Amino acid sequence: MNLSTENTLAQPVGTTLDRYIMRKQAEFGFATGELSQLLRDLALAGKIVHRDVNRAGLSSIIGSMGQHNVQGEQQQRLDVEANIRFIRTLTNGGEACAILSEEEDDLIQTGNVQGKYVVAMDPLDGSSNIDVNVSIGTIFSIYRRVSAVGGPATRADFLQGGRAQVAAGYILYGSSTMLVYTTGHGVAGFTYENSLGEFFLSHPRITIPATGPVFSCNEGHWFDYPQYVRDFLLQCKQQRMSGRYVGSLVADYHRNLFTGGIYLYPPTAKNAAGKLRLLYENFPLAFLIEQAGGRAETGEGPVLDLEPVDFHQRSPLFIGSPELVARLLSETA
Ligand SMILES: O=P(O)(O)OC[C@H]1O[C@](O)(COP(=O)(O)O)[C@@H](O)[C@@H]1O
Ligand SMILES: [Mg+2]
Ligand SMILES: [Mg+2]
Repeated sequence: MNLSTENTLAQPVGTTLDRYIMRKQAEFGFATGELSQLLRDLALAGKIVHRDVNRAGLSSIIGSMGQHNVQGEQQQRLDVEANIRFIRTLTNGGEACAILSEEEDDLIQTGNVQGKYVVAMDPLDGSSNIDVNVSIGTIFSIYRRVSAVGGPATRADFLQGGRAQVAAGYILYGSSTMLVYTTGHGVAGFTYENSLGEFFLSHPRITIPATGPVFSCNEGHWFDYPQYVRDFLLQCKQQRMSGRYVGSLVADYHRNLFTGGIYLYPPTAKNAAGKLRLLYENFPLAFLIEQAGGRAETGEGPVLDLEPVDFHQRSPLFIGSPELVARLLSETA
């Protein structure tokens, strides 16, 4: 029987994430498989959270926990549940020696002292959308530790700077669940196939269009925005661009990655440094966007050049199509 008949009869299911990671690992002669295993562990935790997100309305994991995290934000049950799932999976996986999470004040030493990597994560992004069935996500950033293997991780392992990330990505729990990541060699996207319980390669080389029709920001903060941001947004409207804002960073970012566009979270009266967190929101998304041909800026320079000093520090974020970010920055001049 010839191949095309075979393929018609039994349509190939595609490349699984596992197989893709193995293939990529083989490309890097020095790779030892630990980073590959860590990526697989993140995908496994993502599958579990995908399951829980999908049936959230039927279970007890909706609603608030009635407590606040280190940023003073009300924690949702699913924030805490996702946090536990990722910490447990990464601890059992053995490759991450420590974790920094949005939902925890300080580092979590996993006990995997032989582990060579540390993970900074936003276990559940878009918390305000959890109970209303709007797309939410998980964001992660991976560094090779600088502290001695065999001992506990240190602050320095997490404060190496955005350009020291060895991998970064996100999982989007939307109409379909997708995992998108980079190890510094381009950006690839995988779609989750429920019935087979596998992520399959669906977007081998993601690049962002140079410009696009969309601007995304919370205009409810209009009166708090710096003048240059207001001027830029007025221009977008005069050009009849479309305003799109889901209110989940991962979802807004993911849309703009494919359509072209710009996401803005400027400094506001409430948060002079913006709302979004540098280590587990802005750094990983900036690494991805630069790998996809886009730009990520703070208004005072590239996000990836910012010196991190604190685990939960915030920074402004202007991210997306390079021509739109350049136009925004031209307003600051
Ligand atoms: O309600 P605002 O001010 O528009 O903020 C929305 C932004 O805050 C976030 O929810 C912050 O992330 P968390 O949900 O992980 O805390 C982003 O996902 C989103 O883009
Ligand atoms: Mg977030
Ligand atoms: Mg979060």
